[in-house]
Amino acid sequence: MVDHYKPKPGKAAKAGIATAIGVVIAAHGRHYLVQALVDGESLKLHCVTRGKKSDVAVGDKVNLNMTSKNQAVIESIGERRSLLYRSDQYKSKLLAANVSQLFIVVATEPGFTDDLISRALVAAEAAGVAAHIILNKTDIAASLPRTRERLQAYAKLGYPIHEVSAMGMPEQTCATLMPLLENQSTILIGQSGMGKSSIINLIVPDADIATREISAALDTGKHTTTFTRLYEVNPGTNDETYIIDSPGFQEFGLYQLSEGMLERAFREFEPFLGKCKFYNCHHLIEPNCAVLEAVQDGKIAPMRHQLYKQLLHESSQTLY
Ligand SMILES: Nc1nc2c(ncn2[C@@H]2O[C@H](COP(=O)(O)OP(=O)(O)OP(=O)(O)O)[C@@H](O)[C@H]2O)c(=O)[nH]1
Ligand SMILES: [Zn+2]
Repeated sequence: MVDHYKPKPGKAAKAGIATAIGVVIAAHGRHYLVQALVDGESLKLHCVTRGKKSDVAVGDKVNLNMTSKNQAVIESIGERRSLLYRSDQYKSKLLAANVSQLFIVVATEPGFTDDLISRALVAAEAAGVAAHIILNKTDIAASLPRTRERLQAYAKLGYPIHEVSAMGMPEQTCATLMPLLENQSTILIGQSGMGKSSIINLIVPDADIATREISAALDTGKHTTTFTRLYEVNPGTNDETYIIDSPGFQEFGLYQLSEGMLERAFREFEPFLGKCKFYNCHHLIEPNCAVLEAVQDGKIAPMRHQLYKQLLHESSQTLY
């Protein structure tokens, strides 16, 4: 586990205080649960940060100073390969660090919204994280053709769609998903009822036990379903396959995105960027706007341009 991440020995180590490295598996307020290797043993440690800092996210690789057998202080955070934000009123807070791919779980039933799918895709693009769509409940044959058709819009943009049936065909579901997950840190998101928990339970058979351990350790009480948590798929091995379960459909925090980042997060805008009459075109109402022309010509889906306008508006409302 996290063996490629070798922290430099700090003052504490020189002073003889035991140090460890680990990965943050859950966060609750300023309390964190960290899976760490201590003298070759994989332990869950209850950790706090120094002072009022709380910029630690699930998935962070951290340097620890041990304060007791199962407690430690987070001294520093390893370099992040990616960072996703969640929205909290008109502010963005940290959702997860070091994610390498995002799986958006949708289903034949109940219905899902395109707005939320596209918001997740924008968050993934902006963070440099790959995005896949998982279509669950393919056993509900009556709604399958219509759902497939709706997802074509995303397939055309180049997002892979994988069909599974967590309850109907659990073995095939594992066989489809496991190779995609291997050595990746995957965050699963989905609207309520899409089958995200069913999928996680297939991949991480003792997910429920792990969740109970986490809520007991962090004393989250009944808030067990409202926090993000990370599972190691093959604990105790060198393999770094992580699944991150994010509660409900956490709306992604997109307020921190600049206009330039937003337009690039819509991958189908790319051929038209830089081709507008005005070099600083916002692609809203400007004359001779290449993006607006592409919408007119059916090269950009109106619902995607609508969301771009909405996100531009939302990011101008930020209350920092
Ligand atoms: N027919 C069918 N039902 C499924 C399948 N997968 C999950 N379900 C059912 O769909 C319902 C929702 O599944 P969950 O796994 O709880 O969904 P979730 O996305 O975690 O939902 P929340 O817990 O509300 O976030 C349950 O009644 C499951 O039994 C499937 O492949 N086929
Ligand atoms: Zn334009």
